[in-house]
Amino acid sequence: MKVHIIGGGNLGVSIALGIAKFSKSNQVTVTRRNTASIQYLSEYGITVSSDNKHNIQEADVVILTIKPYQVDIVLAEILPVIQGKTIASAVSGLSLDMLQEKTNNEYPVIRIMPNIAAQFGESATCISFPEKDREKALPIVDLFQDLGTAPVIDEKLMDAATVLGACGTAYALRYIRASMQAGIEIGFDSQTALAIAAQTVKGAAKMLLEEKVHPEQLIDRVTTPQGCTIVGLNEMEHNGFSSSLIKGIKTSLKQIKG
Ligand SMILES: NC(=O)C1=CN([C@@H]2O[C@H](COP(=O)(O)OP(=O)(O)OC[C@H]3O[C@@H](n4cnc5c(N)ncnc54)[C@H](OP(=O)(O)O)[C@@H]3O)[C@@H](O)[C@H]2O)C=CC1
Ligand SMILES: O=C(O)[C@@H]1CCC=N1
Repeated sequence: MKVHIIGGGNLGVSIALGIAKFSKSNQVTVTRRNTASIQYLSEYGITVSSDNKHNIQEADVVILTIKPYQVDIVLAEILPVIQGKTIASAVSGLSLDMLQEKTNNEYPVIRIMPNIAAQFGESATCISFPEKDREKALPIVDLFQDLGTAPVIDEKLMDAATVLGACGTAYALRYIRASMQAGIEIGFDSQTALAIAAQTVKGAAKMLLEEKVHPEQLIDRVTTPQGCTIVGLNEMEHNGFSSSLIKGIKTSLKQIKG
C-alpha cells in the first residue's frame, strides 16, 4: 500500500516510522511545510516533502495528522487531485460526519486514533468508519494492526478513545516520572530509578495483556497482608490517586468535546 501522511509532526512521524519498521511492504510519504527536522526519515526509506501533493496521486490512502484548524486549508489543497482516494483522519474531535461534509461525501473516510507508540509497534489505534466504506477501511485496520492493536469501535466513542488511548500515553509517562522522583528520594540515581520504574510498568502491562485479568487480581498477588504495598497503595488512594486520574481523563474529554 502507498501511504501519504500529511502533517509530519509528532504523530505523523511516529506512524511513518512505525510503518517503515513494522509494516515494511508499504511505502510512505510524509509532508509538512518545514521539513528540515524530518529529513532523517529518508534513512528509513520514507519520502519527505514540503509539497502536500508530492506523490499523492499514487497514494492508496491519505492520512491526516494535522491540527483541527489546519484541516480546511489542507483539504482545499489536496481534494482537487485525490478524487475517490481514501482519507484517514487522526485529527482529534473531527467526526466522520464533519469529515464527510468537508469532503462533499465523495471520498471513503476513516477515523483513526493512534498514539505515538506506533513508532515502536505498540500503539492502541482505535478506528471507526461508515459501513459504506468498510471495504476501503479494512486494509487500514490491517496496517495499524502491524503498529500495535487496532480495535474497530463505535464512532460515538472516538473522543473517549482519544483520551484513553492517545492522551493516555502522557498520563502513563507522568506516573513513571512520579515513581522516578520517589525512587530518587529513596536512594536511587535518576537513571536507575527510571529504568526500574519503566520496566515495572512494562511488566505490569504485559501481565494484564497476557493473562487478560482485572488489575485487582494481579494487585492481590503483590499486596502481602500487613506488607508494605497495601499501606502505600492505601496512602495513595487517601490522597486521591484513582480519583485524580478519573477527573483528569474526564477533563481531557470535555476539552475535545468543546
Ligand atoms: N501527538 C499525539 O500523541 C496525538 C495527536 N493526535 C492528533 O494528531 C494531530 C497532530 O498532532 P501532533 O502530531 O501532536 O501535532 P504537531 O504539531 O506535532 O504536528 C502537526 C504537523 O502538521 C504540520 N502542518 C501544519 N500545517 C500543515 C500544512 N498546511 N500542510 C502540511 N503539514 C502541515 C506541521 O508542520 P509544519 O508547520 O512544518 O507544516 C506539524 O508538523 C492533531 O489533530 C492531534 O489531535 C492524535 C492522537 C495522538
Ligand atoms: O493533546 C492533544 O490534543 C492530542 C490528541 C491526543 C493526544 N494529543
